Amino acid sequence: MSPIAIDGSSPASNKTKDGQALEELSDAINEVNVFKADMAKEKGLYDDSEFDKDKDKTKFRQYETACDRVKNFYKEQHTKQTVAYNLKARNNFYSKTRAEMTVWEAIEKLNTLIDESDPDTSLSQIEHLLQSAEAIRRDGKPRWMQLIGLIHDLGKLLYFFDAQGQWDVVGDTFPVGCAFDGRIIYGSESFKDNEDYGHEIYGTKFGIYSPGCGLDNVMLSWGHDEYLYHVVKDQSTLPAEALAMIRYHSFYPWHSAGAYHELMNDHDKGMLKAVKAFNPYDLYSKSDGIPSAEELKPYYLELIDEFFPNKVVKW
Ligand SMILES: O[C@H]1[C@H](O)[C@@H](O)[C@H](O)[C@@H](O)[C@H]1O
Ligand SMILES: [Fe+2]
Ligand SMILES: [Fe+2]
Repeated sequence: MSPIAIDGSSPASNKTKDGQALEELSDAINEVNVFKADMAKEKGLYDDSEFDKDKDKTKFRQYETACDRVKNFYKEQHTKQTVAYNLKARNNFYSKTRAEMTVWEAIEKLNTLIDESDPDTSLSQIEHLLQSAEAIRRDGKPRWMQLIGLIHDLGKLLYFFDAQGQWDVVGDTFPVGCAFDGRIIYGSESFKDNEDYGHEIYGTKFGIYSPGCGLDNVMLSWGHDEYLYHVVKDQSTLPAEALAMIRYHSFYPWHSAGAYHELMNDHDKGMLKAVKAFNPYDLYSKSDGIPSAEELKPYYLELIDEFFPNKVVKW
């Protein structure tokens, strides 16, 4: 580009060349401005969610009137999620890589799973994931959060690897190693056949934990949240809030019923806010229309690439 005088004028002989350069410069400035305007449209994580304004929230998570499939599921889960089982499941997790595939391949693989614990949807998982992601996107929330909508239930892949059934894959989560709180679905009575129920240590309020020890030190019942959290934390560039949304999204007794708060440290308080911001998109999008995976695929493939530097993920 030719020199431009301090007052913006240029020597007459170079007029055309400089004129063209100025035009290019002003195009570039315009582009930056359009980009800035787009960024400004992106809302903050904690801005109001619009999409669930008209939803009748009393229609969701009605466990007392749920069908036997759901009730039987929780009876089995509450009986079998013990400290011993949880230690074994974690050991097993660290001992091997189960599969190598891209995030989109994982989403497609999940397509055949119908979640027995869920009273609110009988759609396939790919549909549920796209409903959540699209609700977050429509509300103009951050791109990383849209991606969490898309992947938060991918841990259900466990079902196709070494799960013992659905009881160690889906459903709400709760800590093991301390007393089961009455705010867990179906209450603490639901655990009376669990070998840790009434245990001399695991059956006490804090059990193997201490007040304020922080949820990073708490063993949450093994399932899709814990599994995916471990997979994603080392293989993506997603922020701490995103990882918390994955790890705690099924921890309803904590994020929605207010149980186990005495185990939290200061960091967890921030994470609780993030998980609460995510929850409506997971739960209330279940009554939205069914999205078309084929149409949405290009958009989400790009989004996945943004946060997963290695295309192929170790599962
Ligand atoms: O039934 C549902 C379903 O399994 C979800 O994926 C899980 O996050 C919920 O907590 C649970 O209640
Ligand atoms: Fe989930
Ligand atoms: Fe979900």
